[in-house]
Amino acid sequence: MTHAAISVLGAGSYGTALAIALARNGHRTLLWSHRPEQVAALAADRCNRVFLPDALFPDSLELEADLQRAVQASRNLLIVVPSHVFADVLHQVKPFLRPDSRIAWATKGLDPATGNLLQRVAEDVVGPDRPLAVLSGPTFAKELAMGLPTAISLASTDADFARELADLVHCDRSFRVYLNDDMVGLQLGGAVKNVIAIGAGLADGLGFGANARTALITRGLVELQRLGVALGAQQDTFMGMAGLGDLVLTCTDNQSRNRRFGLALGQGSSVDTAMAEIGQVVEGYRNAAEVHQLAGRHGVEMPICEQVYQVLYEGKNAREAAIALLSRDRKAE
Ligand SMILES: NC(=O)C1=CN([C@@H]2O[C@H](COP(=O)(O)OP(=O)(O)OC[C@H]3O[C@@H](n4cnc5c(N)ncnc54)[C@H](O)[C@@H]3O)[C@@H](O)[C@H]2O)C=CC1
Ligand SMILES: O=C(CO)COP(=O)(O)O
Repeated sequence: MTHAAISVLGAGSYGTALAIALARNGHRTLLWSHRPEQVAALAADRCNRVFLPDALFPDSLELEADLQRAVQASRNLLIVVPSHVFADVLHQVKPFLRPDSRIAWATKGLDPATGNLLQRVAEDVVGPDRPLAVLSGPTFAKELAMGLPTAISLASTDADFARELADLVHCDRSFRVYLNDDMVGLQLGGAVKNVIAIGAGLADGLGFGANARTALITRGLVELQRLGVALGAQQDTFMGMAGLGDLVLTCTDNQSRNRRFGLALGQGSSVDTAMAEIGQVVEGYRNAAEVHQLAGRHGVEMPICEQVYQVLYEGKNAREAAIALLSRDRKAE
C-alpha cells in the first residue's frame, strides 16, 4: 500500500486546486479522477490544462486512477465532486474504507434527492461514527491554485480530525484556515450562496446597478441566517467565511459560475445555453430547487431564493421576478 497524507477525490477545478495547495505544503497528496484518460493527461502535463493551465503540480502531487488505491493510501479523504454525484462517489468509496478512514468534503450543495445536508448523506452511507469534516468559504479555485492569499473555514464532527486536517491545509504564506464548530452552518452557507449569486447575476444581467446587487447580498444573508437557525446552525457562522465571505465573493466576481449563469439568463440566454457556455458545474441551479424544498419543509421565508427558483423552474421572466421582490409588503429590516 502506498502512503499519502491525504487523497483528494475529484479532479475538477477545485479538487485540483486543493490538491495543489496540499502538495505545495509538502504533503504527499493523491488526486483521483473517475476518468482514467483525465488522470493520464494530468500526469503527462503536470497541470490541469483544462481548468488551471498556469498552476504546475508540485512533485508531491501524484495522480491516481484506481479508487481503491486512492482510498487506502491515506486515512484522510477529501471529496471534491459536484453535489449531485456526492452520494454516488461515497457509495463507491465505502467498500474500500480503512477502519481509520476519515472523510472531509469541499463540495458546496445539498443532496438533490432530498435537499438534505451532505453530512446527512455521508452519515447514511458510511455510518454515524466516522469522523467527518467540511471545508467552506470564499475560495475561487484559480486563485487558490496560484497561491494567492485565501482564507477558509473548517468544521468537523471530531476535534482531532479538525486539527489535523487544518494542519494539512493551512499555509502561513497563503492559505489561512479558521476552525469552526458549526458543521450545519458551513454546509448551508456553501449551498445557499450559490442561489443568491445566481440572483445577483440576474440583476446585473438586467442592467441593475450596485445598489440592487448590494441589497441582494444583504437580504440574501438574512435568508441564509433564517434557514440556518431553523436547521440548528449558529447565527454568527453566517457573518464568517462560509456566509458573508462566500456571498460577497460569488455575488460580485465573474469568476463565479453561478453569478455568470445568472448574468447570461438576465441578458436573455436560456438555461441550457447559459449552462453550456459555462461548461462546468453550476451548483446553484440544483441548489435553487433543493433550497426551495428545504425552506418549504421548515416554513422559512426566503423571497430571493424563491424568485430565483421561479425563474429557473417555472419559466418566470427575470424582470417580473425583480418586480415581485420590490413590491412585497413593506416591513421592518
Ligand atoms: N471551482 C471553485 O472555485 C470552487 C468549487 N467548489 C465546489 O467544489 C465542487 C466541485 O466543483 P468544481 O471542481 O469547481 O467542478 P468542475 O465543474 O470544475 O469539475 C467537476 C469535476 O467533478 C468530477 N466528477 C463529475 N462527475 C463525477 C462522478 N460521477 N464521479 C467522480 N467525479 C466526478 C470530475 O472530475 C469533474 O471534472 C462543487 O460542489 C463546487 O461548488 C467550492 C469552492 C470553490
Ligand atoms: O464557491 C465558490 C467560491 O467560493 C465558487 O463559486 P462558483 O461555483 O459560483 O464558481
